[in-house]
Amino acid sequence: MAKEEYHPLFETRRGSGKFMYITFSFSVFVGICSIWIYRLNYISEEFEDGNWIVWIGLLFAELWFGFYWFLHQNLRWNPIFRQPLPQVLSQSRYEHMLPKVDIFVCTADPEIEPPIMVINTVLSVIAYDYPAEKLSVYLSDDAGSDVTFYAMLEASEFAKHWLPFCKRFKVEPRSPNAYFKTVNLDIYPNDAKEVFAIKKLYQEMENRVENASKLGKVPKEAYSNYKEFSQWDSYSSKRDHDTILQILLHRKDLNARDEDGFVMPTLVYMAREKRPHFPHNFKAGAMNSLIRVSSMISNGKIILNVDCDMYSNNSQSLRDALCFFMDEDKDGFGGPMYIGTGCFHRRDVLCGRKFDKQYRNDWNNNANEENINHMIEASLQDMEEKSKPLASCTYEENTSWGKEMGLLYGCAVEDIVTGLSILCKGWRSVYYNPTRKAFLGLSPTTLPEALVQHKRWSEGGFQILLSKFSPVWYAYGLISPGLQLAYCHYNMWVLNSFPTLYYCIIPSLFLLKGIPLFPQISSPWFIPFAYLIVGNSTYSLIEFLRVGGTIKGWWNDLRMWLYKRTSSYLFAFVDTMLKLIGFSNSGFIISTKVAEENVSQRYEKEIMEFGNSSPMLILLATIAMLNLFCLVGVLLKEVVLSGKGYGIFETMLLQVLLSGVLVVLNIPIYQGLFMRKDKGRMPISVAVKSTTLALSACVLFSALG
Ligand SMILES: O=c1ccn([C@@H]2O[C@H](COP(=O)(O)OP(=O)(O)O[C@H]3O[C@H](CO)[C@@H](O)[C@H](O)[C@H]3O)[C@@H](O)[C@H]2O)c(=O)[nH]1
Ligand SMILES: [Mn+2]
Repeated sequence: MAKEEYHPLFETRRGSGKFMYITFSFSVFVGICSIWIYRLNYISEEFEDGNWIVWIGLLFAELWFGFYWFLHQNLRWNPIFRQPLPQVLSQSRYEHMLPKVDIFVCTADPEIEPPIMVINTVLSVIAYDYPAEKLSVYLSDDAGSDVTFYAMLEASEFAKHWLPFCKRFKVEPRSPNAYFKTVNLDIYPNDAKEVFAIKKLYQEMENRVENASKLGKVPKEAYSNYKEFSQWDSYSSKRDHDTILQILLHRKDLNARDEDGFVMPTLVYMAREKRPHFPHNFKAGAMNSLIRVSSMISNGKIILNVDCDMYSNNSQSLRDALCFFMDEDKDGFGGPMYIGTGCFHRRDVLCGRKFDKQYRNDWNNNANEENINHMIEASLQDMEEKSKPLASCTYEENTSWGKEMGLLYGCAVEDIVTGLSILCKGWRSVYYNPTRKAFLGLSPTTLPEALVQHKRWSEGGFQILLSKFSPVWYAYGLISPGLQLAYCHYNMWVLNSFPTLYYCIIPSLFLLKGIPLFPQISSPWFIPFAYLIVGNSTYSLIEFLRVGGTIKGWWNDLRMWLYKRTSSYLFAFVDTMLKLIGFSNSGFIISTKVAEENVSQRYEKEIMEFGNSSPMLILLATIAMLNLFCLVGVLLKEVVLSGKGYGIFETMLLQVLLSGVLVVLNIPIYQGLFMRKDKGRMPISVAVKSTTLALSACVLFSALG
């Protein structure tokens, strides 16, 4: 008998332009080396002037920038593009082999993460184009909020209409909120009635949920209608309650059918047990409880994790992802990091399994279903009762959960460290960036929130560098050197803060004083500096435009790059050190997902939002003011007052340029400090503090010998 023909489920294409990039990167390397030589060469001369300490500082900064540049070179040397072939997967011979998929959504605070947003995410993933009996959606609610639970009850009812509607009209995206915002009724001239009807249903539900959110409690009639709320009887606070577990939809429940009478995916609400004296390990703890609880209820072989602030934008992406899992033909030499949301895993892998050559995608084999086999007879209530202990505070005591199994604990970026450990166990990951985005979500809309989020990320990365799982030593020999470098690049974000701060402050102060720290235009050493500035900015701009960005976007990105490096990363470094010596504890500051009306309006208009005073803002404003003073000071002194003309551009062009670029990048800060009247401006106190600090620095520095 002929062997069944092999049809690949995805294609891999190597990117072009590799040779050009390598040539360019070699020329940059030569430029970097020239700068190092220049610095070393002139340090000895500076010994006499007494400025050598400053030059050594510059040398270190330039050594660091060069080294850091090297870390990410290989990332661009071997770009790979993937294309799943879901049409092959949907052939009937695959259809019966499709594995069960469990989707985990996490939420942690009904005020920061509004229940209506959470259920929109839930509805978007429960509506994936996938066999209902193979799909299960779990919500972990780390706040144990009865309002979120109420919203889930409402969502499970609404889903009975939403799922058939999505199927009938091939709706995209399947988050009702996102869909109704964009739906064009002209496409459905004959069915407008149906669209209106479902929209009305949604809006009614939205009203009920939002009212409950506003009041902060569930309406009385709902409490009496649903006996499930009795689980909150023993609830005392977000940090102190029993496990609350509710199977909201399940094929065993005959009421859990959609309006056309079809079985629906499984839907479960879980708030794991919380006690004040037990560390709960934030999202990693929530995920691990979900892994265990789901193993009793559905035990899907594939797990998808999405944050509550990210909805599925494409009902087909589950099938796309499966193409990568179900094809035996593995290739690639590393793969991207696991970044918290929108990532598919094998359950086995999340549970700590190592890769071995014998491992086969045995999608039909139900042998390891023992977890749920004994549940076949069980009632839903039994199932819930049997699963609850798996979400208790004490369950993980003396186990390897959080250490070798599940998501790892103790790191501010549980996803990245877990992903690294998975790759070290021999697994490969695949990055797929489809034309129609698979997930869309929210990111902070104000500068302080963005900075806090980046502080958490960079701090987490740095923790990994210093941890047992460091990409430098732990990963050595376990993952490819290229991947190791890539992880180092990410894990060393915070170290950029010092050289960047140095470059943002020292050359400007010396400019004010009229002391050159860089070669003058006529010197041959000017060339490598000019080449690197022009070459690198052009390259980064082209890269940005090629992935669909705009020039303005690129410029804003550069600005954020500066702000992150000079504030978030510095504070992350300090905090990591304090934690190391035991002065502070880990936390997880959840990023805000709701913005006030006027904040959103400014965001739409692309006006930067500052808000309350914070040490990070003061630091940014001080650097901005300092550069403004230095630049204006030197121009006044040299060009206007002393009438020396433009000689300064000849001798100190690079310093003028550096200060100048910093001033232009900081324009939104000056506006926020002095020109704006709206609520999003910089607080007066920040203006006073930063101006005083910057002015004193300039005056003191000029006065010093
Ligand atoms: O104690 C907690 C704290 C947070 N979360 C959830 O974690 C998710 C991410 O939190 P968010 O405040 O949105 O942080 P982000 O910085 O946007 O998250 C990014 O960075 C995190 C840390 O690396 C990853 O976990 C996320 O998946 C990734 O999207 C949200 O769904 C939260 O509800 C919990 O479940 N329990
Ligand atoms: Mn988020």
